[in-house]
Amino acid sequence: MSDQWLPVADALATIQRQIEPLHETETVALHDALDRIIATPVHAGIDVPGYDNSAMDGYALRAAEATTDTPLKVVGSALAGHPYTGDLPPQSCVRITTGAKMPAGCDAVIMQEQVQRTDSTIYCQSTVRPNDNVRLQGSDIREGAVILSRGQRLTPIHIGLLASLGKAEVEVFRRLRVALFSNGDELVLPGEELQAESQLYDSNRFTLHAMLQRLGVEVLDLGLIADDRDALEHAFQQAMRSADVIISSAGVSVGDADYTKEIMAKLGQIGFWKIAMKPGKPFAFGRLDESWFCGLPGNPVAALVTMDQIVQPMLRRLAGEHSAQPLQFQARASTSIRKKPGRMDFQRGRFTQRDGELWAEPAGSQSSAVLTSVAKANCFLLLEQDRDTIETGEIITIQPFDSLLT
Ligand SMILES: Nc1nc2c(c(=O)[nH]1)N[C@H]1C(S)=C(S)[C@@H](COP(=O)(O)OP(=O)(O)OC[C@H]3O[C@@H](n4cnc5c(N)ncnc54)[C@H](O)[C@@H]3O)O[C@H]1N2
Ligand code: MOO
Repeated sequence: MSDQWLPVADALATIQRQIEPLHETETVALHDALDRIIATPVHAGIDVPGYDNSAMDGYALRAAEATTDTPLKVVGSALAGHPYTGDLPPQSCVRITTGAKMPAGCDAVIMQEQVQRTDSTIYCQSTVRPNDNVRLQGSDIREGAVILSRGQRLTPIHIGLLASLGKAEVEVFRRLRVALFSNGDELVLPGEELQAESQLYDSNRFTLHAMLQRLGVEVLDLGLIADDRDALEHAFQQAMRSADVIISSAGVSVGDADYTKEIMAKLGQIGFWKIAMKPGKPFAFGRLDESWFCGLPGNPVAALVTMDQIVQPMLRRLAGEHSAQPLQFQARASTSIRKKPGRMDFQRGRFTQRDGELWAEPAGSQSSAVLTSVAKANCFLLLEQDRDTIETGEIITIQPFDSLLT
């Protein structure tokens, strides 16, 4: 156990260094593939489009013949799914609809709005160049091209892309299994009667569970565990049997976590850290047999912020996902912002755009017990460790809330 304060970047780097991504894979159907992580690069087995086809409703023709004073005879039609297979004599054209295969001999399409048609003859109203309004075979994707690489998280767009290549299944890493419990004698389950003087509802487990759902991991919810040595040890043993990662909230600050520390020392190697971040200072991290353990602070905002900033990148790496830096922008402080040097602040803020510039300010109370200010916020104000109070108009870094929080 160290009394050192660990800068946020060092905590992140230490965790990333220790974590090895899992390697077990499975094959899933496209409908089950959303948010899964690609395990094997996906190559295109076909060209897309698979054949030259029309981008417009109009007439397929030879561009060289499309002069404004040459009548072109309409010799047939090509519809999507019903190609034209007849001949194309000189000075003729084929009626064509969007997506239909280009008839042999035609090299361009003129939109129907740009022709005059009389019975079975058209007159072009504009000149046409080869390939006008034609989508060429393979112009989107070439057979053999790498479409998705290992470590990509599948979005609705990727799933559409896979379908467009005719792939019904995709090989992904297996889901991470994360065990979750909260700890504290003062906590009561939502839905139950509360003794208002001494109890509060267990909100952390619900916040964290929802965040884990967004990440697409399998959650093993072990519930609310009392401050009792045997109950805690039992919860850890149960979690260690089945989970890649165990996440608990509360019981990691200085005085009140004796059971947790004692049990962890018995079951594995856990370090208790003081991360130089606000909120979220007390944090436990380590190994319990085959599982990783993250002990989050009990204060509701501290639990949420450490989950977002510290645990999220760890879970992503473990699940085989490529790391991606969260989006950050520069904004001007629209009020002065109080801050003490020593810890990096993750203040909950609101940003807006005015006159082409981003402006941001704290969204109410910054107490780590006050969840309502997070509900009003749309970003973190990232105030560097050594920074002091920020004056109105000064530049700060903001990080819009990510998909775990919105
Ligand atoms: N002497 C010191 N005291 C504290 C320090 C310190 O460095 N020295 N750190 C403070 C900070 S910062 C935090 S954060 C908390 C973290 O404490 P724990 O992780 O040990 O958690 P608890 O003390 O059990 O609870 C803190 C707070 O959070 C409420 N809580 C706990 N679990 C839940 C839950 N599941 N849902 C909602 N609310 C929860 C709990 O009732 C307490 O109010 O320690 C400071 N103290
Ligand atoms: O840092 Mo604590 O985590 O202020 O609530």
